[in-house]
Amino acid sequence: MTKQYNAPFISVEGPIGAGKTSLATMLSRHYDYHLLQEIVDENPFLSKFYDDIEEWSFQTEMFFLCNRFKQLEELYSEKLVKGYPVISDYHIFKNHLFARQTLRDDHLEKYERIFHILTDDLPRPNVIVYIRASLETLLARIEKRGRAMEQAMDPSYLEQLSADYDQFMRDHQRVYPEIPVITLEGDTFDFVSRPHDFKRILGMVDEAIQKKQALF
Ligand SMILES: Nc1ncnc2c1ncn2[C@@H]1O[C@H](COP(=O)(O)OP(=O)(O)OP(=O)(O)O)[C@@H](O)[C@H]1O
Ligand SMILES: Nc1nc(=O)c2ncn([C@H]3C[C@H](O)[C@@H](CO)O3)c2[nH]1
Repeated sequence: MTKQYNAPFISVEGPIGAGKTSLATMLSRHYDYHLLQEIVDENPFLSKFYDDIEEWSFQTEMFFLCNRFKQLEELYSEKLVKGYPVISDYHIFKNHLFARQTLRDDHLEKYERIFHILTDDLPRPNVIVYIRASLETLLARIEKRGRAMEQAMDPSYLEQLSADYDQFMRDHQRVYPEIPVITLEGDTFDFVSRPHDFKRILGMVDEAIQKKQALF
C-alpha cells in the first residue's frame, strides 16, 4: 500500500527535453512549494550509458531507481507527512519506461522485482502535469540545452520513449481516474518565454490543486 499524506504533490512528466525541470521550477517558485529535482550531473553512469547503452544500462537504471527511492522516502518523512506541498520534475513510473526500453530481458526481469520491492509503498503524486512534444521539438530543445552526452542520442530512442509515455499516460488515467492529468502540448505552449502561456497553465494547476485540497 502506498504511503498516504494530505498535501498537494504535483509531478511534472514528459520525455527527455520536454521542459519538466523548467516548468517544475517555475511552478515551485510561483506556489512556493518544495521542489524535488532528479539527479543528473551526479549520475556516474549516464555519459557512459549514452556511449554504449547495452553495456551500461543495468548500472544506469539501478542508479536512477536507488536514487529516486531514497529521494522519495526522504520526501515523505520530511515534507509530505508534515503536510508540506511538493512539486517534482519526475514521477517514479519513468524508471519503468526507460528500463523496458534499455534492459535486456534477463536484466529487466531482475530489475522489475527490485523495482516493486523498492517502490510499491512510496508516496505517489496526486496531480500530474504531462508535457508532450513532437520529436523535432524535443531534439531541438536537447540541442539548445547542450548537454554534451545527449547530443548523439538516437532519434528512434526518443521517439519510442515518447510513444511509451503517451501509452503510459492513457493507461494511468484509466486505472487512476482520481489523479488528474493536465496534458500540455509542448510544441505550442511556450511557458519559458511567454508569460501568457504560463498563466494558462497556472489556471489548470490551480483548479487541480483546489479539487485535491477539498478532499484533505
Ligand atoms: N515550453 C518551452 N518552450 C521553449 N523552450 C523550452 C520549453 N520547455 C523547455 N524549454 C527549453 O528546452 C530545454 C530543455 O528543458 P528542460 O531541461 O526543462 O527539459 P526536461 O524535460 O527537464 O529534460 P530532461 O528530461 O533531460 O530532464 C531548456 O533549454 C529549456 O529552456
Ligand atoms: N536510462 C535512463 N533511465 C532513467 O530512468 C532516466 N531518467 C532520466 N534519464 C536521462 C534522460 C536525460 O538525458 C537525463 C535527465 O533527465 O537523464 C534517464 N535515463
